[in-house]
Amino acid sequence: MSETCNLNCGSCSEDCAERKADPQDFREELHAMSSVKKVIGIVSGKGGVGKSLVTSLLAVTMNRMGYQSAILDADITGPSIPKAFGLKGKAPVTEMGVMPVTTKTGIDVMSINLLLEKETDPVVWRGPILANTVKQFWQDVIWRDIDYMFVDMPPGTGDVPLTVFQSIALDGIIVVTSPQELVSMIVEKAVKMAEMMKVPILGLVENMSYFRCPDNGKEYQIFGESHIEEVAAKHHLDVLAKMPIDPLISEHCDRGSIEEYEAQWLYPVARIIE
Ligand SMILES: Nc1ncnc2c1ncn2[C@@H]1O[C@H](COP(=O)(O)OP(=O)(O)OP(=O)(O)O)[C@@H](O)[C@H]1O
Repeated sequence: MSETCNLNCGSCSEDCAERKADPQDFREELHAMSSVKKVIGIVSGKGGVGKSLVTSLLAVTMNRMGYQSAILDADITGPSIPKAFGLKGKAPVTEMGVMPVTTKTGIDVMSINLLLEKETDPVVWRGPILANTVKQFWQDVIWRDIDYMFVDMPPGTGDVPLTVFQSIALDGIIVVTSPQELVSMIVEKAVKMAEMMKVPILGLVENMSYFRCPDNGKEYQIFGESHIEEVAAKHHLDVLAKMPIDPLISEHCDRGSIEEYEAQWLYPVARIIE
């Protein structure tokens, strides 16, 4: 350490042992015509736990509350957002940039399936190209007057989600888990990643938490006992919602009518984001 050290590494060029690594800012600029007030990333430890569903329903809930919401589908290899909203058209490409596709109730969406020739074409791209595509969704799409953007993050904590984390200016993240996962490990990884990126975790949402029998009203924990409360307490996080298994959800996702589904559990989450 230099004798004149004032503990402010930003104003000093000495390469001493005490030097704190300068967190580099890799965040990309939005398109000049875009305006997005708040960006929330939805993450999960693995695929299939309902990350895209929670992303879709949060955008729907915010939209119902009178906000202009948007979804950036960063899950390039498993883009399920357009199907849930029944979006078939292609995103218009203009000289100024790419326009998102708007759903029936007015949510702006960008997803790789809105650009591919055939939505059934598999995306077999390597990590850097996947990450670059997401950057383009952020930079080259014209996101007009968006109050809340929800980013359906690539699953896991590998190279692609890390790059997405670094390039998009997230205001917070929500971690989606399901009871049968190794919740403790997944949450720990998400917490570490969020700390590295200096993005606050807003809380946890447990999906497929229970099933309420329509015949007797009893709740059954189909995927086993939930440990979400203990895990959340260990990391000083809140459990924002516990969503049941509801066959109506999959029906709406398959029919492309997710905007008609009333997810009452997500209103408290929406109020935290607000
Ligand atoms: N609570 C639920 N009740 C009934 N079906 C559900 C529920 N949550 C999710 N599903 C169904 O499970 C499937 C997977 O959900 P979803 O696509 O949201 O998962 P994901 O975590 O985003 O997966 P991936 O990362 O692989 O895209 C969907 O078809 C959805 O209809």
